Amino acid sequence: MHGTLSILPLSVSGLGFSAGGKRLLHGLDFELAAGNRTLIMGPNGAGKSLTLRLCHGLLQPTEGRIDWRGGLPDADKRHAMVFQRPVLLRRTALDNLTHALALAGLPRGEREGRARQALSRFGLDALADRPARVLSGGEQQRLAIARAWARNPQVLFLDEPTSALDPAATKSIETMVAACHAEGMKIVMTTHDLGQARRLADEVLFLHHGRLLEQTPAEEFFHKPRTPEARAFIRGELLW
Ligand SMILES: Nc1ncnc2c1ncn2[C@@H]1O[C@H](COP(=O)(O)OP(=O)(O)OP(=O)(O)O)[C@@H](O)[C@H]1O
Repeated sequence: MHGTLSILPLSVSGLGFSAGGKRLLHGLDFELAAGNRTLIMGPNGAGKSLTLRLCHGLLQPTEGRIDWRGGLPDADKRHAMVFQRPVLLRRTALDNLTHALALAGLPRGEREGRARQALSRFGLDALADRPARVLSGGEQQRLAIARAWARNPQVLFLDEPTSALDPAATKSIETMVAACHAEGMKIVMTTHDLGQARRLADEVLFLHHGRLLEQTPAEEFFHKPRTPEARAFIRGELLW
């Protein structure tokens, strides 16, 4: 659970990833600070999801380094990730949360209370006893964010969390992300929805063909992108 020491900044240097004989990410260098919302943008196949998965520790880099501040030993327990399609157990919504809290090492006696607090925090109390797998896509994603929140992470990674959702469900997810940010969580999120990035981003990491072309404050990225590729992306032109 939340400690007093911040695991940020996250320093990424020379990050590369190869698979199947192909280099998919090339020498990424960036630092992620506490507090702001970082949106990772770029066309399909740019390497956004890979970058997020590497930072969260789901994949190991084939080159370079990913260092949480000062190499804090239990930093891995302090970041959580939400996927495009939530992975939920064939159990009730409440059980999905208590199970995640068990894995996170919360003492048994505290799990149900914390799980109910998370559901309540996001207005999801009514879902508690429903089987998670039969919830709507929007409800499942809201549950996945509540589950991540319950662990009180310092950093919340979100990989295209709304790309399978309609506008109303998208809005509720964006509201939840805003709430997490307002509580002090660092948000790192991928999207290729420009409207969403304009609504949420404080800074943008722009990837293209596995390379980091920009790390730019959002205001500047949308009004004065530094690279021709980012200019074309913002104009909605096709990039390949
Ligand atoms: N484990 C893997 N093995 C081989 N290739 C992979 C692997 N994971 C990703 N790729 C390839 O790496 C490239 C980048 O993938 P990634 O999912 O990071 O892109 P993305 O920017 O998130 O794209 P999208 O917007 O389509 O989700 C793609 O060409 C993808 O097919």
